Amino acid sequence: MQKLNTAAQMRQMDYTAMHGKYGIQPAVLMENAGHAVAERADEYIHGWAGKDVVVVCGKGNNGGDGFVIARHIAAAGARAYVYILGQAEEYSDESQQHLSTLQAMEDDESCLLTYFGGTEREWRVLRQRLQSCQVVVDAMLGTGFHGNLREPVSSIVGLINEIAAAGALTVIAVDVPTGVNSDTGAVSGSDEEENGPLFADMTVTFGALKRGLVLYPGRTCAGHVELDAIGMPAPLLVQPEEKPAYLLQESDIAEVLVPRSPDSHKGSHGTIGIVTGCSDMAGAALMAAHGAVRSGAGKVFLRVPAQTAPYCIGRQPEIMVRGVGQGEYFTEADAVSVLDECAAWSVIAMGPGMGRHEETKAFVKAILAHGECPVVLDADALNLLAGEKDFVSSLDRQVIMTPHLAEFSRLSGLSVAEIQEDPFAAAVQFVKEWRVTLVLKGAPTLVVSAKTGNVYVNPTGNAGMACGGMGDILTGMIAAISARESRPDICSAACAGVYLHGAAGDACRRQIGSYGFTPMEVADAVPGVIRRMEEEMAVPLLQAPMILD
Ligand SMILES: NC(=O)C1=CN([C@@H]2O[C@H](COP(=O)(O)OP(=O)(O)OC[C@H]3O[C@@H](n4cnc5c(N)ncnc54)[C@H](OP(=O)(O)O)[C@@H]3O)[C@@H](O)[C@H]2O)[C@H](O)CC1
Ligand SMILES: [K+]
Repeated sequence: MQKLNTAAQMRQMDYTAMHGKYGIQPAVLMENAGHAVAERADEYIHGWAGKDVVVVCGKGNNGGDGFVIARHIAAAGARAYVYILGQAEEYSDESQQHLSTLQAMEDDESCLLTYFGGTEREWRVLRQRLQSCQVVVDAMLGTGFHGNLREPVSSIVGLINEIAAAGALTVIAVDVPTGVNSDTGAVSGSDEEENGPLFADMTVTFGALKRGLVLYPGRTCAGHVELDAIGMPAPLLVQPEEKPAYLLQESDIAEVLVPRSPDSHKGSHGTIGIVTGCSDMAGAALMAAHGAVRSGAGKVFLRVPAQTAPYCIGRQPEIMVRGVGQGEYFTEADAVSVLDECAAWSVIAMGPGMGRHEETKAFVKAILAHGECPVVLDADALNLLAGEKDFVSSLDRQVIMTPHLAEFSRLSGLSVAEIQEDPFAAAVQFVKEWRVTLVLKGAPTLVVSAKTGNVYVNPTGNAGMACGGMGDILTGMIAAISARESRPDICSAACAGVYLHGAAGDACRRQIGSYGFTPMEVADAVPGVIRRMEEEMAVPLLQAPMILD
């Protein structure tokens, strides 16, 4: 798992590295940061030698990194045109140290410094340089950026974006693309007269991934992202921050989806009770059940209102369908017959296509109030439980809630805009109050642990999955994974379900097209993704090949 740090957490990490027991000199960290960019970008652009490069250095330490980069790329055979936006005395000690080294090189043709004052001539020359150079290094703003871009940075960003869009200028961002908020992924230029953020081909970031590099729209500005430790002491790279957040990685998921025991049987892999649907939304119920089947459930029972059953029975032989009660939707009286059998179930999932009848709310609460297996709640089950925080938080069972933004807004009482301002904070606060594991679906999806409050960001999935039914499939997937033989903890099951669901959608995007593939096709792609993961991760297959002769 990759730590996802805020700017404040990075400053704390820096402080501990420099002023705590490790005592690393600030100028050394800056040297390592600049060297990391030079080295990694060298590979990306296929060598600095012979290239003309513009390096734009802001007034802070991001700019200081730029001074180091200029020195290294000049040594690698590039010609560096260094534009300095601050006055020498404005810089931090470590930046000044690297600037004076650069100044000492000035008589060397490989490194030309310009203290940019924004005169007409300087703008003209900068434009010409950018048009004739092959690479530009964005060392203007990093984790110190806030608000909207101010001049001259704003116009320089606009100029770089304009020239890069028109031709062969490769943009390398230092730590964070200028104009991207490293905590939230929000970008500058919200009002039209402001220039937007810089769009990079590559970003080299330091110490830990920044949240803004994996959250939209900031994520779209970063291009190919590489993380460099810059010589930080190993404990600092891994120790959990306060209110930690992580980017899920395939290796984390492989630990959850361990291969089956060779002597396992269908009972080993869980009995999933999908209790959902109503007469005008039988499809959602079937898709949730199919998601469970495709994710390796041992047995899948689908319980729908009696009048919905004819539309579900026999549609998929693997799914055992029974009609409940008499009506088109669940009523409180129907709960008894489901409670009689769900004691034998490993997990229950409710919500897809369930409808929002008041009677159905009583049914959902009756099912939740009895029994102890984990429950996955999605869609209408969530809408029905809006305002029921005390009831849900008092349940003595594990609950996973999987709202999209609008459902989360109804549940939390926050507006969509308030949520989007800081999704991490909104999600963590919700989990504290409701005492559930939360899957906040979106781009990207966040999973928040009920136990620890840790936030896990899912990197998989794509816009082709933005259609009805994808959430129904995910509900069944999470239910099946939480009931696996390895009995993962509920948060790991949710993370694995979300990761797999997105990875299956990415497989559909590659094999079918950028959109137009169906939720059922995503479910059908799940076994193939698991197989690829087992092969790539070389996940040790538990069963030795049976050699019988
Ligand atoms: N361990 C590490 O990660 C290391 C990171 N390094 C680099 O340090 C930067 C963070 O440096 P910092 O000086 O804190 O901040 P920045 O350089 O990113 O930016 C500060 C300057 O930016 C100006 N600013 C802020 N907002 C705006 C805006 N909207 N428009 C224009 N200018 C803006 C700000 O000016 P103020 O007047 O607002 O103060 C500052 O001048 C990190 O990203 C890494 O690159 C270390 O080098 C090594 C260790
Ligand atoms: K930058």
